[in-house]
Amino acid sequence: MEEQQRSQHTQSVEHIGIMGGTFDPIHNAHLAVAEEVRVALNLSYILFIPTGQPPHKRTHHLTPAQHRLAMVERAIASNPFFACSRIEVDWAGPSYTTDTLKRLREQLGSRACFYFIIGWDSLLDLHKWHDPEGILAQLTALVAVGRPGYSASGALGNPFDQDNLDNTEYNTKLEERLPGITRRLRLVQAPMLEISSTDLRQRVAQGRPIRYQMPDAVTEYIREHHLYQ
Ligand SMILES: Nc1ncnc2c1ncn2[C@@H]1O[C@H](COP(=O)(O)OP(=O)(O)OP(=O)(O)O)[C@@H](O)[C@H]1O
Ligand SMILES: O=C(O)c1ccc[n+]([C@@H]2O[C@H](COP(=O)([O-])O)[C@@H](O)[C@H]2O)c1
Repeated sequence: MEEQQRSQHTQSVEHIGIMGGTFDPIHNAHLAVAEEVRVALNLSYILFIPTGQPPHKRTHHLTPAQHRLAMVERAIASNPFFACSRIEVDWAGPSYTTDTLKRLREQLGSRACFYFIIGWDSLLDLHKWHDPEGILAQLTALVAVGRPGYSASGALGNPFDQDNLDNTEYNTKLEERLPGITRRLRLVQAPMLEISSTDLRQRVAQGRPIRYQMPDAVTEYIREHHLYQ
């Protein structure tokens, strides 16, 4: 009986990949990275969390949250291992990741393990985020993926460029910025797709194609709602 209970307990642990982003708009690199991480780490599912008020993009013009959320919902609809959360969109204040993780824990309970997925570009700024130590403490892993264009020009370089994810030189430099980070960090080699939301917004404004860089349902949504014109 005890064994059975233990096995039920083990089975109910959920390993949840968290893909936070402004998603203005969501694109195929977000989706490909999320799927790669899900399979590589054998996660239960990926939770996409569009930001409400991104704390670091206050001066940017931002598409209203309901549109960014709707585009995420359309983009992930065909993948049963992808879900979307309104947790940040429904929150009145700035979307601090440390607070989002606390609220997610209240919603999902103690058996949820969180794996926060982050592009190498964002990882390099993590030490400047609100309460970065608190973020690390709430995660089972911080999962970094490479992003084309963020390489030797940056202060740290980019381990994904060299296909050598075990290079300890990066660990030392990352630890100097944020002590304790390497204990939580997992690097996953995901497809390197040179797609960015900034470029896609500019493409729409200039009448250039965006098809094949995002799911058709998102392209159609952008057209129907006259976004980014
Ligand atoms: N092409 C990409 N490859 C790997 N990771 C990416 C890529 N694009 C975005 N990400 C990661 O996805 C997360 C959410 O990104 P975000 O929604 O800001 O998209 P973006 O393309 O960077 O947008 P913008 O150009 O508006 O800054 C971040 O962790 C970011 O590093
Ligand atoms: O909590 C913070 O201080 C913080 C600062 C910058 C970014 N973030 C989160 O990082 C994720 C990716 O952000 P972005 O700008 O690449 O869309 C998204 O979930 C943001 O809410 C969080």
